[in-house]
Amino acid sequence: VSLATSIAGVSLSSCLYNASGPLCTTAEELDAIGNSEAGAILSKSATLEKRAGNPEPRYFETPWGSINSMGLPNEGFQYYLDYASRAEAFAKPYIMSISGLSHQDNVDMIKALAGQKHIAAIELNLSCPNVPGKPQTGYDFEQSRALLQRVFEHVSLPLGVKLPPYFDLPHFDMMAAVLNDYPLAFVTCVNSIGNGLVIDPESESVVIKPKSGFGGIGGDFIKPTALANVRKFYTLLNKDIAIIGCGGVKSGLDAFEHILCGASAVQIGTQFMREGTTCFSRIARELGEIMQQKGYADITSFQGKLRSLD
Ligand SMILES: CC(C)(C)CCc1c(C(=O)O)[nH]c(=O)[nH]c1=O
Repeated sequence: VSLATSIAGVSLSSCLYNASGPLCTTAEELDAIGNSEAGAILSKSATLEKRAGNPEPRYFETPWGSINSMGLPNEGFQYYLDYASRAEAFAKPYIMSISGLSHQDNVDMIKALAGQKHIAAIELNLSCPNVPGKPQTGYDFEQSRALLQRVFEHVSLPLGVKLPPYFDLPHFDMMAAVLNDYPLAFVTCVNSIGNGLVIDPESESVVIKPKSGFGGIGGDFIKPTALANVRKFYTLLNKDIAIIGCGGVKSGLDAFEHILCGASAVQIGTQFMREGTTCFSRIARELGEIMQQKGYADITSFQGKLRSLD
């Protein structure tokens, strides 16, 4: 069986790779992904300048998932651009995630990426902050349109967006109406579920320091939301916009479910943070076994073929 797939002409040896965020901030971490069975290398969302991020503890794991309020710690845009030539050593695509602190920063970074031949694609993080006090860009449909309008005036590389999870069905329609107006290579569904709260009843305290303990939720807990977002956008978006699944993937079966909902590739975040790079070879093996048992030769044999009960 083959796990190979291609997104906007970018060919991935495996449809499994890392989610932006965990263990992809330094060159050493990115090299470890390059040396693993991950089908691509995706960097931590970059801002123009290097950032220390929020005070620790800013990440915490529970049996059902993770909570984080990292605050965009990263080495800065130029570092991840410079890494691109180093990524050439690995026979897999290098994808840069960007999350500017303003729309202008996003445009400036995208202009600087023009013609960069060692970068396979850009993942624009729409959970990027916008005007303080206003919703994040991904939850402000006019701001999303305004940003994509400016981005597509300057972008030359394949570009996709990382979407926050949506919950109210009209929101899917409203966001799909924006996304379908632009030649996106992909959308990645989903980012963490925002502003959850995990507490320790023994110490009667929150578990992370920033934002009074509020943080993005990842892991097992968010899989139903992630699958719903993958499925909904798969049915609503132009067929030339690939869906990348992200959220609650810790086994081959979880990856199989995302692909059944319509994902062309699957990202692994919380489980990668827990297990390290062995998760890519383990989940790929498990997915291959499931496909073998079911008689599927490749991803497209079952991609998007989720059955309804009517
Ligand atoms: C939440 C933001 C800091 C605005 C963006 C970066 C980010 C972070 C982070 O760096 O805190 N964590 C997530 O789970 N998703 C994200 O997109």
